[in-house]
Amino acid sequence: MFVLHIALQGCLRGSDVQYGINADTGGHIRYLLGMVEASERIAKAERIVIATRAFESNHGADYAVPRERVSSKTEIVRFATPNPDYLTKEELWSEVPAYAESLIDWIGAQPAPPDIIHAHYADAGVVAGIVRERLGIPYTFVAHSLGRVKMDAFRDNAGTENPDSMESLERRIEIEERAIRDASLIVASSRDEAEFQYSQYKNYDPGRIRIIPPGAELAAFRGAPPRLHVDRLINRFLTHPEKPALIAIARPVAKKNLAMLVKAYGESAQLQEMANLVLIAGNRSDISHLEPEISNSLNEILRLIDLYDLYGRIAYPKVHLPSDVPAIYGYAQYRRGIFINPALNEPFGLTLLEAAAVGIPIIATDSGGPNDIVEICRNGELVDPSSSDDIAQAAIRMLADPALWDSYASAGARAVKRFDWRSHAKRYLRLAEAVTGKEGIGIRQPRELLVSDIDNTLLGSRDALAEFSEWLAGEPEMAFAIASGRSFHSAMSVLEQEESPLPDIMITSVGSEIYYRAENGPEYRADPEWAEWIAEGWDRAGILAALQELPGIRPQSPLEQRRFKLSYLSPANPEAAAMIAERLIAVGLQATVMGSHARYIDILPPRASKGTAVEFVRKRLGLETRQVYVAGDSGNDVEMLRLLPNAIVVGNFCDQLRSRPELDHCHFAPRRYARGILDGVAYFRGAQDGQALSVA
Ligand SMILES: O=c1ccn([C@@H]2O[C@H](COP(=O)(O)OP(=O)(O)O[C@H]3O[C@H](CO)[C@@H](O)[C@H](O)[C@H]3O)[C@@H](O)[C@H]2O)c(=O)[nH]1
Ligand SMILES: O=P(O)(O)OC[C@H]1O[C@](O)(CO)[C@@H](O)[C@@H]1O
Repeated sequence: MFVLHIALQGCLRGSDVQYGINADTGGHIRYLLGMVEASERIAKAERIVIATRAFESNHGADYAVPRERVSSKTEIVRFATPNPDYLTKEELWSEVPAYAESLIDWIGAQPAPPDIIHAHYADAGVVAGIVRERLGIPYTFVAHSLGRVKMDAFRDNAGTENPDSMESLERRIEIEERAIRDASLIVASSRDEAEFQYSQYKNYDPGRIRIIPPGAELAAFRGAPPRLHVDRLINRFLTHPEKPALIAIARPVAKKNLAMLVKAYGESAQLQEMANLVLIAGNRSDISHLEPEISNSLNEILRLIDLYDLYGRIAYPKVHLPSDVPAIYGYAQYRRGIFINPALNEPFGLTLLEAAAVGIPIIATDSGGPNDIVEICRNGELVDPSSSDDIAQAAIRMLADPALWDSYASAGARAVKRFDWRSHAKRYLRLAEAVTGKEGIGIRQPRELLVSDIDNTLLGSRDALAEFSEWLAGEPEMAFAIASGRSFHSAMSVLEQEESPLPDIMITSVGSEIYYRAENGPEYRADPEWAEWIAEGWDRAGILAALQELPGIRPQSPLEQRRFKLSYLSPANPEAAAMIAERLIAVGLQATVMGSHARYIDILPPRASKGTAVEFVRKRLGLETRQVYVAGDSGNDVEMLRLLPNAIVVGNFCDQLRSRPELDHCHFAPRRYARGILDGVAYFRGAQDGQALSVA
């Protein structure tokens, strides 16, 4: 497979990238190079080309070189555009059409065209769109950062001036809409990005978005030791260099909100007593020669240092090499410091993975990707980036509590192994192959349908899943569906992570959403008729209001709240579901209320449940009930187990399913997890054969 990456911005080269040299040389380049390096080691990636823009500047001659060989498989090609100068991403738009023409000419001169284009950021999305229109090459899109989210972050933090003009942001959003609409598949880094950030766009289509988390360069960062020259770089600023260090590593742009961190530190004498502050904010020679956004940010930081008289307590080295970065984190780790990211919004946050890999706790903005990172890694705390006090208090708490520090540091170091470039590249290439039609998939008219819950039914035992997968591969006439309480993206992520066979049908968010896998492609399409049907009688706002004052319950995270699902937690009250149902009846509202695992509560439209969704799908597929098997383990599966005759309860069930009379017809499988599903299918098939025999 020939993969062409397009990334137009910043100072991109094959090695020694100077991150933070300007506003556009940052995470998207780290991401691209990490992904490419891992792809090189995968056989099916036969040729990799990174197409970027050639320019002349005082950043060096490398960026005007038309061809740079990176490895035997990979090269960087640079195309000039009418304006030969370095241009910021906001100035690049006018060069995009000419750039696309050069790229199309170049593709025409290749022995074979690329199989797929992977476009990084909106401007590359436009180029990929033009190429697709002219040459028919499909493209995948990774935004790295979305204009609408950036716009909202500045709107919500009125104190910080947005350096982008409204006009430029609006143009960017329009372009992103097109890139999102025409991409064969969109790659997101987190659930926040897939389910919240993209949902702000008109062309949002969850079935075309896949979460493939980026990697952390574990080998370089894991347990990185301090280095003498890095210690010197930092210590020359400090009166007490032995103190713990609060560190931030970020391009000094307004959105990264570094000034708020200086303010938090400057306002707290206690924090200054406990720790030094170390800011790694790009590289500079003369601040007055930098782009306005960067020089403004740096000047503001210098003003605050002076205002709070932080001399001797804050380090802000002028330059650092890319190879110094692991040891900078190592400096903080050695001193039991903390990594802080106070960005107004962080689309994902590679630095947070780097900090986790080195083994230091993090304090990060509660806006964007850090929500997912902290949930997965349990390596720190989220704060409101507009509150200097919130930031300072979190740091004081962590510094004062060695056990807390240890638990965050070790949890992060353990969990970050899940962020791996090799598995990112493998998953990307698998999807790219499906996009290009090399991996033909899709269901034929099935003769049977198997619907399984995910957690603790299909998943839970790797061995059982492997056995199940092998069995399913030998059942070409069986449509495979999952029915889960998880959202589409959460379900897809865990299935891909566990290497489960991909379902033909996904019934998600406890039956309130249904998706079908497209024939010959990896994307899924939501069922609009199901949405229309369950909308009847659903008063989401009314339910929210009715439950606002109810004691003993609290909402689950914002991502669990969907158009057709409201989810709560009731850790101390197993009767909460019944209490909610009573309250809703009392105020005349209709809903399906479901409790599971003695603490989760889902409230759905009256017509929605896993059971009604399975029935809807069964009828769509033209199957009879005896041709359908359903399998589950807990309270939120009862609706589908109750409604279908071939109902399987796996051996590891909970929520006292055996004592529920409506489940008397179920087969309680002897074996656990996915093996229990196999037991159940065999049982019902045997029973049907027996029946057929006795009729005969
Ligand atoms: O002075 C600096 C500043 C940054 N870095 C490195 O540059 C990268 C920055 O990446 P990230 O923290 O992810 O931020 P952005 O540069 O803003 O990257 C964009 O793209 C990333 C990849 O998609 C996303 O994770 C971000 O949220 C998005 O804003 C990291 O590896 C840093 O270590 C340096 O080496 N020196
Ligand atoms: O803040 P913005 O304008 O959304 O852009 C984020 C920037 O981060 C980057 O990843 C920097 O590398 C680029 O994608 C982009 O220049």
